[in-house]
Amino acid sequence: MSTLLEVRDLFKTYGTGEAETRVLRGLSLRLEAGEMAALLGPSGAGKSTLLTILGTLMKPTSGSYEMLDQDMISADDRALTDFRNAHIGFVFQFHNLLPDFTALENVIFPTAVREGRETPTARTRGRDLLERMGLADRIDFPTANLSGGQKQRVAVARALMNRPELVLADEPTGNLDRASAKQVMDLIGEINREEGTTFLISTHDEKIAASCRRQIEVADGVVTG
Ligand SMILES: Nc1ncnc2c1ncn2[C@@H]1O[C@H](COP(=O)(O)OP(=O)(O)OP(=O)(O)O)[C@@H](O)[C@H]1O
Repeated sequence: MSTLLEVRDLFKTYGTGEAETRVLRGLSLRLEAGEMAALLGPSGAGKSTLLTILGTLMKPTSGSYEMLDQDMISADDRALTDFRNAHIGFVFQFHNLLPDFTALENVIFPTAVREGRETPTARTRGRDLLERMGLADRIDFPTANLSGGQKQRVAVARALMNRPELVLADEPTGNLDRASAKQVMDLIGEINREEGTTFLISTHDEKIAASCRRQIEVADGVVTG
């Protein structure tokens, strides 16, 4: 196995003075390529903070972060945006789909906007992903008309569109019923096995955590297990 990313001795403090909150306090973590890991810990433990840092959307107060052998701390915003677009996919609980656009448009738009055009290859990849998400008959539906579980599966397809090495998911099944949550997790597992995509999934749900091969516990700002 090869190392996909490694953070060492991460600190993250929000605010100053009275409002200071020290969230990460020397957290270290390594993810190997192809892992499927659950991120666990009590509310406020810093799971979302860690995902935001790993997603290069925010820098830590101090500490090191390397992904694919590149230094994410010294990289400037422009380089990080390019890196993120090429290598990282995001699935959040509130998926930010464009309600008036179809499922397929939502999946291929980010790529099309970045590349300045919509290619037939992108359409094929988008359709294929939506079919694999069990949404073959919803491809051309505006997402406003889809159920919560269906929307979440569109968001998973969108995150996978560019074949990212890493997908960061923040409570991706938090608003779903048991059957929809299982469906989303089954599909994530399938993509992990077939495409070798690494997943890090924050969750409070023990069943979801148990369906991942590795469980990473965060408490008091460090990894405890
Ligand atoms: N932008 C911010 N400014 C100030 N404090 C923040 C900010 N973001 C998060 N925090 C605080 O940092 C702590 C960790 O928050 P975080 O969202 O990372 O936890 P979490 O483990 O994801 O929690 P949950 O399981 O409830 O989603 C919390 O105490 C939170 O209030």
